[in-house]
Amino acid sequence: MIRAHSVETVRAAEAAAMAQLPEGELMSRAALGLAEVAAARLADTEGTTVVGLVGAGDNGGDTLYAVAHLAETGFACAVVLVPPSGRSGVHVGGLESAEVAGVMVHVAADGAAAAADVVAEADLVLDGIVGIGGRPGLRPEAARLVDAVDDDAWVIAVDLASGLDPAGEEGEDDAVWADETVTFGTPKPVHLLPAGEAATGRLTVVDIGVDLAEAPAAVERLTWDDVVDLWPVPGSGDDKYSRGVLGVVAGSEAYPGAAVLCTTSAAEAGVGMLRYVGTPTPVGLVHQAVPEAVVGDGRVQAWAVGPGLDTEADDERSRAQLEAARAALASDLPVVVDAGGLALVEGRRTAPTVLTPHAGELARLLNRLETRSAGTADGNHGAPVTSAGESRGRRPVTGPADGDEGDRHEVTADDVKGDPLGHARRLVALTGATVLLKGATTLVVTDGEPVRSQADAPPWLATAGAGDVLSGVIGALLAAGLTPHDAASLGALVHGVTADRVSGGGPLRALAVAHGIRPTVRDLLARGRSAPG
Ligand SMILES: NC(=O)C1=CN([C@@H]2O[C@H](COP(=O)(O)OP(=O)(O)OC[C@H]3O[C@@H](n4cnc5c(N)ncnc54)[C@H](O)[C@@H]3O)[C@@H](O)[C@H]2O)[C@@H](O)CC1
Ligand SMILES: Nc1ncnc2c1ncn2[C@@H]1O[C@H](COP(=O)(O)OP(=O)(O)O)[C@@H](O)[C@H]1O
Ligand SMILES: [K+]
Repeated sequence: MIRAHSVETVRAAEAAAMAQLPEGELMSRAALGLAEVAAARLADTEGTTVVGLVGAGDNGGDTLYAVAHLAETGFACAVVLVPPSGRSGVHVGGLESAEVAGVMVHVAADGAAAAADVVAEADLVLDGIVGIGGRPGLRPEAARLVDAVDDDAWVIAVDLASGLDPAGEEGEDDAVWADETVTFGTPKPVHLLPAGEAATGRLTVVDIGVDLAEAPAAVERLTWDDVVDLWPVPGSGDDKYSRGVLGVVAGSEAYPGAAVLCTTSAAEAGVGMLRYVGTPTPVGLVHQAVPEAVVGDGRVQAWAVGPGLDTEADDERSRAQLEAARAALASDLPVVVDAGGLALVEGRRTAPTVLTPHAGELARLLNRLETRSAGTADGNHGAPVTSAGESRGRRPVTGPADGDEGDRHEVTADDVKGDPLGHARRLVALTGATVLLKGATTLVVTDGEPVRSQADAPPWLATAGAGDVLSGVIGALLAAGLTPHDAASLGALVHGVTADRVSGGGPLRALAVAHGIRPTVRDLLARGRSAPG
């Protein structure tokens, strides 16, 4: 598991470590680790010239000492001091060290064009403008220097790409776009969250001797090694019922294929038994594709509700299927709810629940539930309203009939994409459920747990039916007794890794992903069993 810690946790741990160490020791370790990574990248790319962009804080200090090391190693090195006050604004010891090592020192404020020319020459750029003390965005003088970086240069962000929000909550377009980030001690939330992940590039963690093993993580990411610990492996005493029965209410006359995708992936994930509830066309398809599935309602340990469900259909068989979906939601069993099933969610369930919307579905769900919650005077739906207007860029909509809700805003899919974590948290607050928000980086948010963030899939997975496959895997894991948080994040990991294998760099089909689940789980389990320790 990769664990990222908040800025406050990092500062507390660093302060504790510094109290035991000579002054400057942590920065010295950080700078040495950074210089080693930079030297390795220069060797890989046959680069010879280095420029450090140096801001006013300790991030600039790390950069100055690292550039000094690189100059001593024989690289042609320069730094550009970004603070408006020039030399007087930067880390004194670091600047002295760089000058002693023969590093050329330029002050951005003295000659913007000259400084930009120096930057444009560099094979490797160290971005030391700001680190964990930075506010989102770049000042114009810093932005001009960043713009001057050659497209072929290797850009290493020191600790984090300057301009990003270290907490990863606020998105920011005006930031350094790094090929690699060298961070110290532990990843920070921004490295793993959608707001910062793309600008972070490759993430390299340098050990500076700060102990965060016991510190609470703000964001976690499951890795391949976690599969062997979390995946439900049957024992000799198990039978199909003890392993977990999953009920699937999915597919419809309009979208029959979703039933096949969802049941296939649940079967591939190794569920003990499958029950399927649907209308005649998907029932026929499921019979053929997943002969082990039992058609009809019955006792189950968990439900997967919603893929391909047609909530508008009004014939007798469809009404019966929708009734089964509502009964599953009203039950005290774990449920994963996707696609059409999300339209049936009315607020809080007391049993374990995973909601798996994409951005558009999350926006619709928030609008519906927040309107309902705000319009319910006695709060019967049990869903607290999160503070209206807390998210950026929300458009006002007309309030309910009594007209006292004029400050509520309609959430759009773009709003959700602009602040995925904030909107996922809003749905968690409204429903108490685990919310899995799909995307290139999939977020799993549960009240009281560190956010899980999985980015295992190639963009080829953005294809119709891929979400139906994910529901089947998560359903199988819920039926086996995993918590919603583990089932959702482990499901996302295995789904993404499978997509990557199946794609092999080319197009993939959702059904191929479903059929890839079984060999992927087998290989991940075998890998975990053979790993040392
Ligand atoms: N705390 C520690 O023990 C260690 C810290 N280290 C380094 O220290 C960094 C944190 O240092 P600081 O707390 O000094 O903070 P930063 O170096 O991140 O920057 C703070 C300074 O930048 C200015 N600033 C903030 N946002 C800005 C923006 N958007 N544009 C321009 N200027 C901006 C602030 O006014 C302040 O002067 C870490 O990221 C890491 O690189 C490492 O040396 C390892 C040890
Ligand atoms: N750019 C991307 N890179 C990687 N995975 C993606 C990307 N965009 C979407 N995905 C993944 O593809 C799947 C799409 O699911 P969904 O939108 O529900 O499709 P459908 O409803 O057609 O089944 C999700 O697992 C999502 O996380
Ligand atoms: K930086």
